[in-house]
Amino acid sequence: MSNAGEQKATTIPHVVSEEVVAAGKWVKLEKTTYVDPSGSTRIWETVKRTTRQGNSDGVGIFALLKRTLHKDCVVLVKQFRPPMGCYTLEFPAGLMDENETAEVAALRELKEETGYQGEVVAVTPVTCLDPGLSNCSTNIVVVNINGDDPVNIHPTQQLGDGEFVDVILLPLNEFQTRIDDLLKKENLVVDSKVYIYAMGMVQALAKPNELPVLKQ
Ligand SMILES: Nc1nc(=O)[nH]c2c1ncn2[C@H]1C[C@H](O)[C@@H](COP(=O)(O)OP(=O)(O)O)O1
Repeated sequence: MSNAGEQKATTIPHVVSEEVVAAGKWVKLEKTTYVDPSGSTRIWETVKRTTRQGNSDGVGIFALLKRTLHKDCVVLVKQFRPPMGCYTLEFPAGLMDENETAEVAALRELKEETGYQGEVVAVTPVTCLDPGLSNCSTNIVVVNINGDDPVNIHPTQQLGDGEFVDVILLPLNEFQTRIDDLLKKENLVVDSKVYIYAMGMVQALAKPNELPVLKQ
């Protein structure tokens, strides 16, 4: 498939230089000079976090709460997000501390934000979050929580100053419809990772073996 603009891609695109235009405590704005696939030099406006240690800014946590005689539930968090100016529905998440692995950061953030203690079952590669705007990247960590374990019967959050997080448990087998119900009831914006996971589940479970019908 060719580019919409029909320009020939003959150059390996690359970044030439990065100039900080403005910086705050948590984020900075840079002018990124780069060479595009046609060999032209261009400028891009880029946002970066100032807190990044390695090649990932933080972790997102797909945590599944498993309890006897209950449906498995996905652990979500609802909080007021100033950049959005409203409440959001997200997977628990957080920035990685210095020298912290994704696994350690995920279990720490899960405990802080939700009170639950879990065990890591998988970690994704580094994934980008909004690559047209920012280099912000995250590892998604899959965590199982044994809800029958006494440490998880009355989970207690450990929130920092300025953190106000509501924990929301939604059954995995009704994930998308339960999110849709919440969105109808409350003035919330759902994180795209959460919603695409829910849509993926519906697609995966709906007639997975059906073949396309051949048209005459
Ligand atoms: N862009 C930010 N602006 C801020 O004014 N403060 C910020 C930004 N990003 C992070 N933080 C501060 C706010 C809290 O003190 C911590 C919380 O971060 P963490 O829990 O690790 O991550 P999130 O849950 O994604 O906020 O960082």
